[in-house]
Amino acid sequence: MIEVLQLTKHHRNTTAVDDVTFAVRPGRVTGFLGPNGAGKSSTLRMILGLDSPSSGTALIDGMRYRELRHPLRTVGALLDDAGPVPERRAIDHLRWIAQSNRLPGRRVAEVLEVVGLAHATRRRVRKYSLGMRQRLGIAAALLGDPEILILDEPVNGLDPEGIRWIRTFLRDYAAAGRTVLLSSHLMTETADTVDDVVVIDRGRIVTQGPLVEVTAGHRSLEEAFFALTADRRGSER
Ligand SMILES: Nc1ncnc2c1ncn2[C@@H]1O[C@H](COP(=O)(O)OP(=O)(O)OP(=O)(O)O)[C@@H](O)[C@H]1O
Repeated sequence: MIEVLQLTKHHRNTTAVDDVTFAVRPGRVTGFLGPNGAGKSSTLRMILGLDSPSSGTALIDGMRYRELRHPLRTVGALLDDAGPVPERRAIDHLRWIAQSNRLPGRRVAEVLEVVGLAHATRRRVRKYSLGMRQRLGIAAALLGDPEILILDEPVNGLDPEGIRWIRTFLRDYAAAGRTVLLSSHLMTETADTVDDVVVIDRGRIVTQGPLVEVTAGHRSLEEAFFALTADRRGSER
């Protein structure tokens, strides 16, 4: 369970995240959705202890990330900007993470199998396609066999096959009773993957709840988003 409570983040003159509160429940895939610059990455970085909030808290199983006794066994993360060294072989990248976090070495082969990269473990990461890199990032997130997965824009730049693979993978992960939070600015591509949505725009939560409830009365999630933000956009013209 992830709980975000009145989280706010100021960067100099910008308020990236403004009094954001939501919960992410186990057994469901939750989409954290909003346009570019809405505040998604800033929120995820605070949940993962990479940035400090200006105010408010983010809790994972009731604790701040930095208080977790076994962080990688509790929560696995794929962030937009954290990539492996391109010259490194995929298997060495994962071995290094496993060793430095005292995770069993056998997990490396296991996660490479799970993400469908068992055939390319000795290839250098620079020779990987974007889809393969995303899979490798997910493999790294899975090393600690965590109950919670947090993925920042996992379908960005993927082809339909890659999007389909991630969709199936995340749905199965949640179906096993685990917690999945993924961010995306692609509402249409993400709508088929998620059970719950938290929609953010310019730092503030616009709506949240089960997808079926949020989209009720609208033709799509995207339409619901534009209808819900029309007032704010209109008042700024
Ligand atoms: N370190 C920083 N310093 C200054 N401003 C920042 C910083 N990080 C984020 N911002 C600003 O905060 C706002 C929210 O950015 P954030 O990256 O969280 O949005 P996002 O929803 O993840 O968007 P994207 O999908 O484009 O990454 C933006 O206006 C961004 O320019």
